[in-house]
Amino acid sequence: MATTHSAEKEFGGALGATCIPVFLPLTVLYLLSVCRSPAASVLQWPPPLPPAAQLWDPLAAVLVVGWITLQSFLYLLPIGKVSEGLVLRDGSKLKYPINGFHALSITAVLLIVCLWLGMPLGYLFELILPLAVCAIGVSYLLSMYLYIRSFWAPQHALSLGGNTGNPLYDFFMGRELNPRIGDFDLKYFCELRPGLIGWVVINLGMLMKEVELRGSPSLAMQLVNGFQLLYVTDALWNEEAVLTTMDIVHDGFGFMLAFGDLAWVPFTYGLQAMFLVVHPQSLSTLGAAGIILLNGIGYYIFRKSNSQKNQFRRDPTHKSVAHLETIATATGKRLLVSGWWGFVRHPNYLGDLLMALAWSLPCGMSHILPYFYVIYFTILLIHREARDEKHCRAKYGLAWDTYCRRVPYRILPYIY
Ligand SMILES: NC(=O)C1=CN([C@@H]2O[C@H](COP(=O)(O)OP(=O)(O)OC[C@H]3O[C@@H](n4cnc5c(N)ncnc54)[C@H](OP(=O)(O)O)[C@@H]3O)[C@@H](O)[C@H]2O)C=CC1
Ligand SMILES: CC(C)=CCC[C@@H](C)[C@H]1CC=C2C3=C(CC[C@@]21C)[C@@]1(C)CC[C@H](O)C(C)(C)[C@@H]1CC3
Repeated sequence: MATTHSAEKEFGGALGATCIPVFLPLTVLYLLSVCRSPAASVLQWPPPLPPAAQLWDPLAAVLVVGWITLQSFLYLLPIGKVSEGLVLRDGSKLKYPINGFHALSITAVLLIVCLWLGMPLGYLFELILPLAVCAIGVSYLLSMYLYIRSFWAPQHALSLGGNTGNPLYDFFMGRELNPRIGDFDLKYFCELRPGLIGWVVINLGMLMKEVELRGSPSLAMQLVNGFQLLYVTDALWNEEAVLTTMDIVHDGFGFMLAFGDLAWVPFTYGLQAMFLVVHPQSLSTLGAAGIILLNGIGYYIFRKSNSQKNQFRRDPTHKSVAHLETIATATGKRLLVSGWWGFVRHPNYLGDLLMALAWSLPCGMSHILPYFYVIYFTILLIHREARDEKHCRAKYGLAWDTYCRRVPYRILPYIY
């Protein structure tokens, strides 16, 4: 099978794949500019766009290239265990280093040393637009490289969804499933390392900027930094679980993921911290306690449900999952219908969304901008749920319909 021309196209098909790579990078720059402006209003007209000269700084290029090089070096360190991914179409399994948490810890030590040596981390606030421009540039270059090299990949190594023959669509979705340079897995590396760790480093930069401006970090800033650091640490601590996600198993590596991982995540997921630098908020102890509780509940649901499914998929006879009720499917795999996965069909999304809300609340109610993440994330997860449902229906057929009847709500009980 050379191409999958007949495959149903996602993300608005060829038109979506042409517009999104232009629209989303501009959205990143727009959001960052509005966030730093005193009004921080998305309704401002004309929008507070920076002059072109403010978009480029050679220091930003050095930092972005240096950062990706450092994270690549940490990825290659022979520490931590090596795990196998799921079985590929040719029957083989790839090996992946599980040393993301080590990379985060070493990065943290390096940052402490840099701060101790007097490095002005708060300067990231001034440099944020050129940094974002460079990260967008790198994601474009990487996607072009990925597209070109995919023509040398064997058929079984191509993704089913990104191999339609339409160059723009395939560039966007990604033709090759697991592009590697030797043992270096480009998709797996980008998914968890430079962008995700970069996000919390930028957050810390915003905290340091606040210290420069006001003498100490505000409670709101501490909460945003703490919550998002917990999220990133959790992702790297449970790195192995990423090997079974849709992105690694199903999606090709193209512009969508390259840009998402390298530019979208680090420069939009932490908008709240940047907002707080320019728009300080006072937060009562009671308010903070309520927000911490919300984040705690969200995290608990997110972690427990993800771990339950991962454990069940790895070893269904394990004592923590063996008692759960399941239904059989024609593929031989079973579906959980009790426990977290009997509560709603995507309990992990519910927990993630509660956390997203908790990250925005410290920014108060006066502006919509710090709520960008929770709004975007709701749309992303509803769309992702629909994509996953389509895959599962195709994979499990009648058993999936039975599961949907047994567990009628997708994300939010009695509502959706
Ligand atoms: N912060 C961010 O930007 C993002 C975060 N996420 C988070 O990543 C995490 C992973 O999400 P994602 O990869 O979308 O998908 P999920 O972890 O929800 O996995 C979906 C898969 O789980 C399996 N499954 C579904 N229902 C059952 C069941 N009842 N019993 C057993 N297995 C079942 C199916 O695969 P199979 O049967 O083949 O095993 C299905 O394809 C989530 O917590 C999500 O919130 C996701 C996207 C972006
Ligand atoms: C708008 C746009 C370009 C979207 C691309 C989507 C990507 C940003 C997301 C797709 C799936 C993701 C995951 C995470 C980050 C965002 C992307 C790349 C994730 C690494 C975040 C941390 C979580 O704990 C996770 C490991 C479960 C998660 C995996 C999916």
